[in-house]
Amino acid sequence: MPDTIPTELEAPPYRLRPLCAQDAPALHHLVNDWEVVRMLSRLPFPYPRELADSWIASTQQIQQKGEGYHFAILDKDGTFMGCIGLGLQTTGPSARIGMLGYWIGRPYWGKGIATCAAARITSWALAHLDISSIRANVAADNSASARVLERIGFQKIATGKQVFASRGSEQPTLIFETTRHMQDMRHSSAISGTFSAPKKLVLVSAAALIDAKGHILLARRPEGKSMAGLWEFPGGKIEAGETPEAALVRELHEELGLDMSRACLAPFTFASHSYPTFNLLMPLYVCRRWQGVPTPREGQKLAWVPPQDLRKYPMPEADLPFIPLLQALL
Ligand SMILES: Nc1nc2c([nH]c(=O)n2[C@@H]2O[C@H](COP(=O)(O)OP(=O)(O)OP(=O)(O)O)[C@@H](O)[C@H]2O)c(=O)[nH]1
Ligand SMILES: [Mg+2]
Repeated sequence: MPDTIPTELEAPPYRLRPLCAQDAPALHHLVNDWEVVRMLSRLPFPYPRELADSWIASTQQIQQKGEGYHFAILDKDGTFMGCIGLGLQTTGPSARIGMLGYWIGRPYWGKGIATCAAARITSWALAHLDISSIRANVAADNSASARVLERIGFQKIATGKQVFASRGSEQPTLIFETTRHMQDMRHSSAISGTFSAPKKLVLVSAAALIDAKGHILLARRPEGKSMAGLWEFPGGKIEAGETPEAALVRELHEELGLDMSRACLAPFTFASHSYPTFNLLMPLYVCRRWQGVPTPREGQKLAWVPPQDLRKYPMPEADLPFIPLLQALL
């Protein structure tokens, strides 16, 4: 399940909101168009009016079960322009990916609406769902859709074949994928314009807060930060002139509202990891005593996790060696 079910996602100047029964007439009017349906593998042509009702009802059930999220794409006046959705697919014992799909009604083509909506869903899904990547299948002759995906940081990873109901035949497809890393690279290259500068060493102090039951506090990086959606140990960057301990006392106050003294922080281990855009050096402290109740002050989700469950929470790569060490400690 996601950590929050969206009632609405802003995608300025558009809005995305879960589909509702009242959308059926507009949805049917726009989707019952050969030029739209021929690009969507599972939809028949002509598209029966009742199918709009049953499809919308099924998306509501899918969302309740936490198996997918389907939205109407609306303009600022609430006009229905198309649909976008993300279905969850299990690819391994605890591995899941999101499958992205969308269509825009023909009167609204060529305005960048799909790009805007798909970028918004991608950012939301990677930040809130336990998925490792998002994929999209497009018909090989759907170059407009392929361009949308490339523009928002997807890369072609394979080709395939799929039966397209409307065309009554198997068609070649292109399979696109994006990951948190790819999205972070896209955003950092948009800022710096180049990766050729030497990688910076980033110093970060982090803490494993351990409660009386031996559970460890993890925080989920919020949407908008790099590696959004991954679970981490609270903490943050060490500022100029700060000791790692002082930085951690400050960060735990800023992020969680906790008061603690440096004396409560026991050095445990450290991570040294090379990310694509920076090198990370991160001491990890263990802490069992603090004042206050950890409260998310930066929109992050918190979880107290038994050591044996740590692997169920997707974490930044640098943190992976911490898991067996903490399990052995506890
Ligand atoms: N706090 C924290 N950061 C981690 C962990 N693992 C890991 O790779 N990092 C990376 O260390 C970097 C610094 O973390 P941060 O974003 O918390 O820094 P900060 O609190 O000062 O936030 P800000 O720079 O947005 O103000 C990020 O790139 C983050 O992804 C971890 O377990 N805890
Ligand atoms: Mg932080």
